Amino acid sequence: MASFLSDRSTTLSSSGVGARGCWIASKSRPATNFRYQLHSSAWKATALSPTKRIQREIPGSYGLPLLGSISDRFNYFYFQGTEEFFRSRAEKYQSTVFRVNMPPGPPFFPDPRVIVLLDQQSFPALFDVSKVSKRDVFTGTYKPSADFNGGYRILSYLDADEPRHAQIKAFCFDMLKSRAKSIVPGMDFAACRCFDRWEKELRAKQAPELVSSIEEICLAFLTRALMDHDATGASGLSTETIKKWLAPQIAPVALLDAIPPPIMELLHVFPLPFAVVKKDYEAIVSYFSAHSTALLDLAATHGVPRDEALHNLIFMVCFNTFGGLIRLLPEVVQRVHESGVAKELSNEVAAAVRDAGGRLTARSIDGMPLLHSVVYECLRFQPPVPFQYARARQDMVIESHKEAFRVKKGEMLCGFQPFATRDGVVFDRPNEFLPRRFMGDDGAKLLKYVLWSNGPQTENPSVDNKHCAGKDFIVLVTRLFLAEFFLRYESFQLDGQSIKSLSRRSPST
Ligand code: HEM
Ligand SMILES: CCCCC[C@@H](/C=C/C=C\CCCCCCCC(=O)O)OO
Repeated sequence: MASFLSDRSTTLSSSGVGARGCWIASKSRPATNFRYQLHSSAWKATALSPTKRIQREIPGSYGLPLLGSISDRFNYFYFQGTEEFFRSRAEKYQSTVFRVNMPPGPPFFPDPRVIVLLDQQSFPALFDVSKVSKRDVFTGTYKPSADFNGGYRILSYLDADEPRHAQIKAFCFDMLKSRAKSIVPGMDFAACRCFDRWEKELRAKQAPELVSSIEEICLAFLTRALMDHDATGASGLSTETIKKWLAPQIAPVALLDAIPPPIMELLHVFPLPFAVVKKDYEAIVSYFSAHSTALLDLAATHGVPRDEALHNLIFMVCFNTFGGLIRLLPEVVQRVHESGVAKELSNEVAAAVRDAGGRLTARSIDGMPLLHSVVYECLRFQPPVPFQYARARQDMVIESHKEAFRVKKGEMLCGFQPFATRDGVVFDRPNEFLPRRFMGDDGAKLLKYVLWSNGPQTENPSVDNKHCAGKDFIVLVTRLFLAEFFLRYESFQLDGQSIKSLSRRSPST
């Protein structure tokens, strides 16, 4: 039988953008030599089979009450890092399902015990809302105080069976639909303005900074596209204000670059009070109150009271969308740079736009198969949100590729996604970034294993599930961002987090 951990030597020599730049990305995302893969393709014969026998209890241990969680947390963040943390345990237990403590920890975050899921067979258990509850598990084993959200339990924290869930999610879908026509012009405005600035800076022998530029693009794009206003202008809102509000909400599970470990450890056991960002949130509320009348009217048609809708809207735009995009887009730029597909992408974008009459539209994007594949491969290779949590509603059975395990009602499941999306049973050369992986009929068959949105890429979010409401929006926006870039440039050079050079396409090509 093939070794459980075999075939994990193929690595892409790359560096994770998150590890070096964006504050919000954690150092726990490994910078080089990704080895997330646990299974080789030799497992294909036995894996994904319908039923297996329950032969043993779920392996792993939580250790002594306080000490076990401290030891696991230190290994997760500092001594081993996330990849080795999970990989070494999977090897020790010979299982992709096992028990361990996840951050944050006691005394102020009381229960860190989870059952980890690391393969494509077990991971979808997290999506079956008939068997698992997603109530208050959006950020993990803890939930930030509702003070960060105007006192409301926001949509992302609601279980699918809570009545408000369907109302607010329907509002979210409707908002995206009602603003569909503004998405392309919104990105065009924000991206082109930024590209003009980059060129000016390069002419002045300065090196434009990638991550902060992308943050600026995202905020300008989102507020233009959704509210017909540019928050990055005067009387607006700064990206720093939004990031300050986001930080304490994810600090319990993140490794923030700028913070020394002893202080960070405090954040992993003690929630920062809302008071530290109260002023920032007030600025955000004031901005959205002034610019979201039409969207709040729309929310009212779904039965969502205005004030609750306002705080949900802020969360959708600033946490879900802005927070997600500023993790995703720098990573995308880095991957495209390293994989050497810039010129081909640029040719593909230019040809499709020419064929569609010379304008970049949502429809012209359809004729860009390499671009589509590259975006999916980015989302597979480094899912922007690495973990998803869910609590068993009832006693249930979870299958890994080789075994079945009994899970008790109330136990917490934690899927660590990069292992599942680098599962060698379903993906060839899973640790390599292959720009063409999702092209053609065979590529399309792999999309069901792309899980970044808390569900398979081939399925749709609905008011009855917990699949990300922005799934299609994010894929479109990422394509649009790249298409804008490659319509103007045919190649680029990065120097760490800075843009070293940009070469424009000649207008005739
Ligand atoms: C790169 C960007 C994004 C990423 C990586 C992302 C990822 C996710 C993930 C992993 C979840 C599931 C969390 C859980 O385990 O419960 C989720 C849920 C959610 N996302 Fe996103 N998302 C992104 C953008 C968006 C956008 C653009 C919107 C809407 C405008 C959005 C709205 C939501 C909502 C409302 C939920 C909760 C769904 C529900 O309650 O049924 N997200 N997202
Ligand atoms: C700031 C992150 C924004 C993502 C928005 C997206 C989904 C969020 C889901 C859960 C929030 C978890 C926060 C991620 C912390 C990552 C820490 C790490 O890397 O180890 O919204 O739908």
